Amino acid sequence: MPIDIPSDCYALIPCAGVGSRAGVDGPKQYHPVAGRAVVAHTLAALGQVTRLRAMLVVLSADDTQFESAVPGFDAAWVARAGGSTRARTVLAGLHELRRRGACEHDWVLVHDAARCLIRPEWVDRLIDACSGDPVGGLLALPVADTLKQSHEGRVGSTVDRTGKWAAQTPQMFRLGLLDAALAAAGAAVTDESSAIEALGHAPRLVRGDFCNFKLTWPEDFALAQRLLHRSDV
Ligand SMILES: Nc1ccn([C@@H]2O[C@H](COP(=O)(O)OP(=O)(O)OP(=O)(O)O)[C@@H](O)[C@H]2O)c(=O)n1
Ligand SMILES: C[C@](O)(CO)[C@H](O)COP(=O)(O)O
Repeated sequence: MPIDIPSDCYALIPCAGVGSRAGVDGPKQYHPVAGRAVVAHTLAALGQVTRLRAMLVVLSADDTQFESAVPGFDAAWVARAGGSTRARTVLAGLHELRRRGACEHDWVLVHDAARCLIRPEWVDRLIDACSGDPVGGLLALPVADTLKQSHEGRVGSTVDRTGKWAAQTPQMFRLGLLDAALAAAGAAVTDESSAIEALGHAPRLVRGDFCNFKLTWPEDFALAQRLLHRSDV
C-alpha cells in the first residue's frame, strides 16, 4: 500500500463488552465516573481530536443504555453489531465503517470504550507517529515492574522484562489491512496489533501514558474518578 495516498482517520470504539471483571452493576462502560458514564468521557476526549473524520461506536444488539449515557451522539455513527469477543466486535465495526464510506487505505484508530482517561494529545501523538508508517502502530508503555509467571498461586518463575511493553489503545491501522488481519486471526486475539503481527508485520510502538489504563477491576473506578476530577494530572 503506497503511504502517500491521502487518507482519512476514523475512530472505532468497541463498546459491546459486559465487564465481567469489573464488579459493577451492568456493563462497565455505562458505570458513572466523575459525573457521567465511562464511555461518555471516552467519546468526549476523542471528539477533541480534530483529525478524526468520524467516530463509530459499536454496541451489542441488545444495548439499551447508550442513548441515555451519551445524549446527542450522532445515531448514524452507532452500530449495533457487537460480537461475542472484542475482536469480533472490531471486525464488525470495520464493515460498518465501509458502509459509511470509509476506504481500504483509510486509517482506523480502535480505542476501548473502557479507556476513559484517554487524552486528545496522546491520540495526536499516535497519529503523528503512524500516519507516515507503512504498517501503523499503537500506544503502549514499557513494563516497569518485575514480571512473575504464576504457578498454582505461587511464583513459578521470573520473566525477563527487557524490551517488554504493555499494549494500550488506540491502535491505528489501515482499514483493509486490519480487516484482513482480524479475519485471519479469529476471535481470540486480544488486540489489533496481534492480528497484524500474525501477518508478519511489525507495528510501531508509540509511548502512551500510565493514566491511559483500561478500567478492568473494581478498584479502577475510584482511581479514574480521582484522576478525572483533577485537571493537572
Ligand atoms: N465482545 C466484546 C468484548 C469487549 N468489548 C469492548 O472491548 C473493550 C475492552 O475489553 P474488556 O476490558 O475486556 O471489556 P469487557 O469484555 O467488557 O470486560 P471483561 O473481559 O471483564 O468481561 C471494552 O470497551 C469492551 O466494551 C466489545 O466491544 N465486545
Ligand atoms: C486492547 C487491549 O486494551 C490492549 O491492552 C487489551 O488487549 C484488551 O484486552 P481484554 O482481554 O479485552 O481485556
